[in-house]
Amino acid sequence: MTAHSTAAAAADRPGEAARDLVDPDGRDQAKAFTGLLADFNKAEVLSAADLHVARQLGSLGGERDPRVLLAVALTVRAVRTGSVCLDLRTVRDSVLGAVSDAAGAADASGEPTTTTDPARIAEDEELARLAAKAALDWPEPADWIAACLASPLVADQSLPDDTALPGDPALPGDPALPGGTAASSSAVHEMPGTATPLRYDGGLLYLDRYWRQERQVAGELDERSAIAVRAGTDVEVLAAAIDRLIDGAHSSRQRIAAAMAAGRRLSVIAGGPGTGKTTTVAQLLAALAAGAARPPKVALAAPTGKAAARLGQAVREQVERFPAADRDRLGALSAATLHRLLGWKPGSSMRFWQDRHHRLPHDVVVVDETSMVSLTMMARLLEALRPDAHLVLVGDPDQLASVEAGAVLGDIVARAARPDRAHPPASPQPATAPDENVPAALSFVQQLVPEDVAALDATARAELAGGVTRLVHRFRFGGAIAELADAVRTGDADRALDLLATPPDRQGPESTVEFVAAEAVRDSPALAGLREQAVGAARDIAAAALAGDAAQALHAMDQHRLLCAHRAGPFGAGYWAATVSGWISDDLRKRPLPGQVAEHAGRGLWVPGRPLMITENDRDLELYNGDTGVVIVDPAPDARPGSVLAAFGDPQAPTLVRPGRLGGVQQVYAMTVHKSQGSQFRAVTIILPPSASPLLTRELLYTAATRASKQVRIIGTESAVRAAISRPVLRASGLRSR
Ligand SMILES: Nc1ncnc2c1ncn2[C@@H]1O[C@H](COP(=O)(O)OP(=O)(O)OP(=O)(O)O)[C@@H](O)[C@H]1O
Repeated sequence: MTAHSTAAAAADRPGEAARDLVDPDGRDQAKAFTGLLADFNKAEVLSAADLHVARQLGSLGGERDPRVLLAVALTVRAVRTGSVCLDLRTVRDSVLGAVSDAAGAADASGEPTTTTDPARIAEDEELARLAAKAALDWPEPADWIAACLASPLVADQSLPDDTALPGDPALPGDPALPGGTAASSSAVHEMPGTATPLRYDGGLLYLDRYWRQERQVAGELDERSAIAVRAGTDVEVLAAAIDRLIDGAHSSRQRIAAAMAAGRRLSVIAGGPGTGKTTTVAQLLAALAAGAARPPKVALAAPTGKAAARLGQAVREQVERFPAADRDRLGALSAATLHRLLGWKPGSSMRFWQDRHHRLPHDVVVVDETSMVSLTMMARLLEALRPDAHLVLVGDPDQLASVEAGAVLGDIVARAARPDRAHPPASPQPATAPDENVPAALSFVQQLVPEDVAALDATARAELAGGVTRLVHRFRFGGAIAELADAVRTGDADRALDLLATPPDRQGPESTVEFVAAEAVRDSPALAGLREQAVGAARDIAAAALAGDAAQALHAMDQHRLLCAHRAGPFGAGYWAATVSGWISDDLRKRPLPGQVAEHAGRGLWVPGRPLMITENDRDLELYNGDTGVVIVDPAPDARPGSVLAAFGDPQAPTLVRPGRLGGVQQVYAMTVHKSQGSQFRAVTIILPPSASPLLTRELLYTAATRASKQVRIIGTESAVRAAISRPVLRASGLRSR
């Protein structure tokens, strides 16, 4: 890859590979730099690619001020690490925040220092890196901002501006970036206000592309917030359908969510695992179908193949429980990935056939696992919806946000509750007397389900006025895991550690949580529990795989998963996958399974029972990066002896693929927490990195713990648990304040 294309790629596709803060491949390229930018590169704040983008833009725009170029490079870095923009006033603190967090957490833990402990050695190395960042010469914010505003590279959006509300320019590349096809010096010089590569807006610095997307998304969210009932809907019939279809105990908020989805073209169903989100989706679709002259044309979608498969399956199971008339009205429902729904254009990662000129035909679009949706994808989805379509976003705003830039679900939820947007009354209104001061959304829902609205507290009413219904009752995944998740979510490290210290046999029958001290990370006696579980699960998978039983092998795959925050290094998924793989090979050598025969030997990846993960999207097969599967013996009666297949997806309807047909695929004895999003396992083991690791955050621990339904085991230090819980992800974005 050339320096030029590296630069463009890093800013344009800030994928997971860029999450590790260091950029070893770019070190040589970065040697060409001197001064402020080079210092930030040496301290591992900026990658070589960040520097190259800054230099390219600087030379296109005639900008030489190192403070401005630093701001440009930090804005590229911000996008690469998940933010939409850069806050020059706080960037120093957010880069350095981990120093004090980590030191504080280490002090609070009172753990003895031992130089032979790999966790502590890695922790010390991480602290040394952070100290180098602290020693950098950060510009003073007021001067820095003034320098940026004086730069030809930056348009000040607080000044009067004749720019029409922009869509993302329909170009295959980014005009703001050197790799974009429209990049040229004239873009900077001749079109001020429309092609300036950076924008300063609301105290935040943006790359033009992300500024446009954020403005577009904010504008479309606002347009969709007015009350709008589908044509042909009889509100009384709809209210009766909600009463009839959603009548169980603890279903009050589900009824509210259904009413909101009917009355607003954008509604959000937010809730943790097992709070009834998918059930609500099925219920609201049935209610909408019953309340309208014509059943709606429905699209179910999710950001990943695995999440789409789970959504489709869960909704179908729920629909099966409805009376025949409701089932018939809904017809066949299946879910697809967002990429497939929008129709991916060949050769382009984020351009789709369905756009503002070719709108989706659906009346109702439901998106599950919305926390994983990036700002760019949300912009594409919103522009492709028909103006009168109803969008229902479903997800858990406390989970890790998308790998790409943006934390859209969290932003939409925070935005909804802003007092200046909704003006909800402070106390509940009488059920039968909708108040003139009650916001329209609330008042519409009140009309349909008055008692349910009357029972809401002030916070829930405020969110509801902004179109968000938060489901709070846990129907599934309760017990110790739910308590741990709550403690993590609310930042209560003491409670989390108390729970983790409670013996599993005193935690109740629903689920258990367990803590293994990190001093023993490589100490086999303390890892005995993990080893036994990993080997046991692998034997079950292999036994089913050898019998050619795809359903059972896929089911066994979901029994246990090892999760890591890092991809590489001593706490990374790579190291742990190799460790677990060694344990399993050792066991199978000593205790071979029936059918485990020589013809499978020497086949590399293609050994029955080998767990697989897709690493490259394959649209034809509908297999997407992060989807997991397993190698099985080909069960066909006429199959050649020793021939195998790869099984993916829903155990009830697996996708079976010949090995040669698969592109990017690897074995998956351990995976990153990011990759595990949208999946659920019976048990998970979480390897925590040292407390100074910038990847260790509250959302990461919450997401990892909530992947399990029955058992969570955390391997790490107490200081790492405290650091994670004390450090919510801070993704810069202007969406919540727009
Ligand atoms: N009102 C209700 N009364 C009783 N059981 C319910 C109710 N709503 C949902 N359930 C049950 O609770 C369980 C969890 O529901 P559901 O799968 O809809 O939750 P979810 O939030 O989508 O979970 P996940 O986090 O797995 O996606 C299911 O078994 C469902 O049948």
